[in-house]
Amino acid sequence: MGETILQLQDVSIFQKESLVLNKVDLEIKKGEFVYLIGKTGSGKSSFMKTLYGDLPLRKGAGSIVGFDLKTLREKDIPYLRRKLGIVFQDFKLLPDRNIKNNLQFVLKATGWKDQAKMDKQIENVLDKVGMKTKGFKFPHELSGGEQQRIAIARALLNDPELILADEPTGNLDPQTSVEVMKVMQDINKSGRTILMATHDYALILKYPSKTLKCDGNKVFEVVQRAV
Ligand SMILES: Nc1ncnc2c1ncn2[C@@H]1O[C@H](COP(=O)(O)OP(=O)(O)OP(=O)(O)O)[C@@H](O)[C@H]1O
Repeated sequence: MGETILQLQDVSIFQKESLVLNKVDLEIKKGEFVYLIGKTGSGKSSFMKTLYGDLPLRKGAGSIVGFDLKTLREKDIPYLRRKLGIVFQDFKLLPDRNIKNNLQFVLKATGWKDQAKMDKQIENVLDKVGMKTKGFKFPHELSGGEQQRIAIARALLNDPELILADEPTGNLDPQTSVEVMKVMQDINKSGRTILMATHDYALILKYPSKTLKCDGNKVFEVVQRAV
């Protein structure tokens, strides 16, 4: 496999003064699907936040989609986020507008101006998550699984190089989780790199892939065995 999308060298991650993760070394290459597991409080969210510039990198070296995390300035963060697609457990859709306007809001905020191009891109991403007919609905009119598909569509709007998904199935029932996971798999098969934090071991068994574990202030790769 080719290009490195994410590389961390001797990284330590802190929340205030407490050390959450220590001496993290890792590399993710274009096209990989990587899980991040670990029990509550082990540092998965802190790790993700460091990657999208929400938690400054204080120690070690890191680069992500061409940005140097160590020298990242406040004003670089919107540009970094345009090259990342971020998906959260709680969807974070804007409740006061319909799906199309939720997506349009993001496009406008990231510099898109041409209405016809925006319409086309919205249709394109909704199609990718199987929600093409739902653009006129409001978030509260959709199920949890549908809302998460929209959140994934939103993450795809700017054709990101890397998708960071923090417990994307955490609020979904097992069957809906599998449906959302299928969408993630399809997106990965179309060439996008995905890092997904999860607690859901059933999903990992069903869709085995490279797995990193946060435990005891460390991040290490775990080897999966068939069961
Ligand atoms: N904003 C914060 N300020 C101070 N400490 C924090 C903050 N956020 C998290 N922590 C601490 O950092 C550690 C790692 O938390 P983090 O949220 O990264 O874990 P996690 O593995 O994502 O857990 P969960 O699965 O419950 O989301 C915990 O000890 C937590 O209490």
